[in-house]
Order: sequence, then C-alpha cells, then structure tokens
Amino acid sequence: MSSHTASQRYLSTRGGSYDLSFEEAVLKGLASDGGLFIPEEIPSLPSDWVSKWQHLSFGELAYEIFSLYISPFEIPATDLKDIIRRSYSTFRTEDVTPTVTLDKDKNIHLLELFHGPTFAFKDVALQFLGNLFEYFLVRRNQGKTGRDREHLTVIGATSGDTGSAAIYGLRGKKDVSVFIMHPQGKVSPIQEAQMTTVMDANVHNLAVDGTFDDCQDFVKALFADPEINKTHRLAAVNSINWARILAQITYYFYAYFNLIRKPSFLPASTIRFVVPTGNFGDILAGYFAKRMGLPAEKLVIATNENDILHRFWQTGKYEKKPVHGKEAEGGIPQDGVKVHEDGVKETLSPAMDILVSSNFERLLWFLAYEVYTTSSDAVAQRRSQAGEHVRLWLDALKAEGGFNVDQQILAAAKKDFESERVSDRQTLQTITEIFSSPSSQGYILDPHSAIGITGALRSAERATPPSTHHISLATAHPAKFSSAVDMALNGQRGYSWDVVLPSEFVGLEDKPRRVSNVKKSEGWEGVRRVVVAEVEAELQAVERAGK
Ligand SMILES: Cc1ncc(COP(=O)(O)O)c(C=O)c1O
Ligand SMILES: N[C@@H](CCOP(=O)(O)O)C(=O)O
Repeated sequence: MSSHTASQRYLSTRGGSYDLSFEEAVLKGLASDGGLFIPEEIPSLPSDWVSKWQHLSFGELAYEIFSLYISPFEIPATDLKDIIRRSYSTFRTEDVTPTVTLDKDKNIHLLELFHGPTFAFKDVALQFLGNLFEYFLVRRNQGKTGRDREHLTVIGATSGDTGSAAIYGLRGKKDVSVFIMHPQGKVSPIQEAQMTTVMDANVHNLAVDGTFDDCQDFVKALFADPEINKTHRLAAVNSINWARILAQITYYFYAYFNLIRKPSFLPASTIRFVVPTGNFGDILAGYFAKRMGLPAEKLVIATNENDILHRFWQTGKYEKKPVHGKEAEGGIPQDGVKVHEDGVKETLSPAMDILVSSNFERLLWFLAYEVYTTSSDAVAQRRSQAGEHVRLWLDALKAEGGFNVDQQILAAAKKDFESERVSDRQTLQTITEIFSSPSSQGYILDPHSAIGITGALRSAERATPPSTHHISLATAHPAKFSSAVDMALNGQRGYSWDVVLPSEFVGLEDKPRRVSNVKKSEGWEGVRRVVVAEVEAELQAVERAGK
C-alpha cells in the first residue's frame, strides 16, 4: 500500500516535477521549471464531513483538512496536531477566525481574519508555515553541528502584510534566515514599522525602490538562479508556497459551519464568498475548499483599480496593461496618485497593488486539465498536457505581456468565480457607509476589507435566490491603514482614531529600525549579493557565539 494518496503528492504547474512529498513541495517553494506546486489530486470530503466536523474547534478542523494533504508517514498525527496547536495559540481570540454579521437584511457577513500577531489574514498561514519550517529543520538537523546543519534562506516579497506575518512567524528560529523585500515607501507606516523594528539577527528587511511586482520578480529570479541554489537552500513564504494555500482552506470551512448554525440560514440558502484579491492566494484556498465539496455557489474576486483579474473574467484576456490615473474609475483622489511605468497604480488598498497574480497560474492548470484533457487519456498524460498549456500561457505573459484564453476556458473560470473592480472612491464610501449604518453599529473596515464588502453588496443586488448569504473576508485590521480610514471617517460622529489603534501598535513607529536599501537598477543580482553577504555574516556570528 502506498504511504501517500494522490492528494498528498505534488506536481509542478508547468509539468517539470511530479510525485513530490509535502515536505519537498514546502521546502522547495517554487518548482525548478518556474511552476508552482499543486497536489496531484484535490481530495474529496468524507461523506459524513458535516456531522463530523461542524462542532470542531478551528485547530481540530485544520487538522482534519491538513491530513487530507499531508501523509501521516511524513508528519505523524501527534506532531501535526502539536504544530497546529502552537500556530493558533498566538491568536487573540479562541475562535481564531470569527464571523460577524454586518447586514442582517442582506445576509452579509464578515469573516474576520486579522486576530493574529500582525493583524492580517497572512498570520493564519504564516504562523503555521514558520512552525512547519522549524519542524522539518529540527528533524533534518538531528545530531548535526556547525556548517553541516541545513540552513534555510527564506526569501519573500511583500506589499506589507506577508512581510510582517513571515517575520513574526520566523523571528528567532534556529537555522533560518529571512529576507523580506518591500517596495520602498509603498507600504503603510504601521506595516513598515512592524517589519523593520524586529531586531532578531535572522531577520533582514530590504527596501526596493520599485513596486511589489518588482520584488516578486526578484524572488522568482532568485529561485531560478542555479548559483545561489548551489550554495543556499532557498525557501518561500509567499503564497507561491503551497502550505500558505493549504492553511487558508480551513477558514472557509470554519466560516461555513458558523453560518449554518445561524437561524437566518435556511436549508435552501446559498453561500457566496467574496475575497479582496491581489496575488490570488486567498481566493485560491476558497477554490480548493469548493472543489473539495464545500457548498459555495460562487467565489467573488474583488480587486482594486489594479484589475488584471477582473479584466480577465470580463474578456478572457490576461494582460499587464498600464492603468492611467485619469482613466481610473471614480477619479479620486487623482491628484498625486502615482501610476508606475509598468502599470501598477498606487491605491488606498496598497497590499493589493499587484499587477501579476502568482496563484492565478494554479487555477490555470486546473482549468486546462478540465477543458483540454479527456478522461480516456492516462492521468499522467493529462497532467503533463495541462502543464504544457500553462507553460505556453506563462511564456506569452513574459514575452508579450499577456495572453488570451478561449471561450471554453473562460466559461470554466466563470463556473466558480465572478469578479468586481472597486475604485478608491467606492472603497472610502463603503467604509463611511458601514460605519454609519445602524445595522453594523460603528464597524470600521480597513480599505481591503471594504473592497470585499463592496463586492458583496453588488453581488447581493443581483444574487438569486434571495436567501443568498455572502461571507466577505476581512483581511486586515483597520489600524494598519490609518490614512484611508481617516480619509473616510474623519468628522463622522463617534469616530476617533484612538478607538481603532490596538495597544500593540502604540509607540511602534518610534522604535529603532533595521533595513537595507536595494536599487531596482541593481536587479535581482543586487539582491543576491546582499543575501549571500548577510547570511554569511549571520552564520559567522552564530559560530562565534558557539550556538
Ligand atoms: C490586507 C490584504 N488584503 C487582501 C490581500 C490579497 O490577498 P491575495 O494576495 O491572497 O489575493 C492582501 C495581500 O495579499 C492583503 O495584504
Ligand atoms: N498582499 C501581499 C502580497 C504578497 O502576497 P502573497 O500572499 O503571495 O505573499 C502582502 O501583503 O505582502
């Protein structure tokens, strides 16, 4: 009997690697052919999943879901349970990801994902990933000393939230150095302070004078570089890492169970999840949940004015197209709004200022598999055919800045997803309206979560049957984005910034910081130089300290 089921083995979306274990997929992060890892098969739920799972705690539910993707021969049940317990014990609420109802009449609910250490949804996955890295390293390094020990060099790109969540998940961990690139001046002041005030020796912040996409390109270039891969074991914390997606599946199920317990949820009710989307990681976890059997009628992608995904769902064309300030919907605040040469627009929801969404590649693989392969072919052949389609699309994106899919692929994408594009003007309006609405009682949304709620309200307008419930994902705490929140709420009765600010953030911006600057013009080779030098210095310091 095989020790791994198909859902516990991993392949690359570009067809270059297959039959990898969960540990290999997680530690490699990105496949050597440039593809992303996905399980060879999406597991189905046990037939009694509702009765068996509906009263489980968040951690217990996570264990049931993770076990479908991780063989117990790789991580024994007791160890996996312990990793999960430690990962979610750092959250400020026992519920981990509670759901609140914002509008009873319209059945709009908010899934709050910001109760972890850095106040953003990334903590759900990165607390887990940090402990997972540690677990694998302890196991691999047993009995080894000095330079014989395996050392992970974690490289990440952030538009603000992944960086802080990764740093908090990995700070102080043995045998791991973590390098986080952020676009200089384009993350919020609190996000920047969260990252750069962490003084643990294994944490390295790099400020790049470019956009998030530049940082993400540097990460991918480093993973593809044979030179650094010879000397360093690189690992990914971005949602290119499969464990990030896996960990995010849990809250879709958890929210579902919370919802079906509500008296307003009737047997005939349907559910839509609305997800503020940038890199397509969060919503991809919803897609996995849906494919596993979670009864979600649709997943609604809500983008800001960086709307490559929305345009794809409208036209079937995935294209990096410059967004011109004057053309942008809503038109405010236009003065001083920067549109970068590559087309990324600086919006009030900066964590979603992303042009190319990494995880879209994972969805493309499943669409190609569904549309272009037939069940009469051998499974291995079907997988490699799907990989070949993905490779061609991604090559065209690189060479020509975009690609078109045919109507069949677009129709398959529309089966599970809808999309909405939300302007800055609308984002502010939603924050104001929700705050002043009697039904939501002064609730303060952060701008990303406001994009989700705007999408939910629009979807509710057209959703049939009328008993549709919308669960919109609240991806960050409002205190992380003071300028947008202030812009929307200043002067509103009952609003004061002091009420928003958690004690954890008080004084954070005055603490000493450590960050190195990297010029975009130095390219990924410039980043490589910094990484190599700083890892070496760190290892020498560990040796000197005799640890
Ligand atoms: C606050 C916030 N909301 C939404 C997103 C978009 O999530 P995803 O990139 O998984 O689509 C991000 C960043 O990724 C974020 O930091
Ligand atoms: N919004 C993200 C961008 C990186 O996305 P990831 O989910 O792939 O890590 C951020 O906050 O850094």
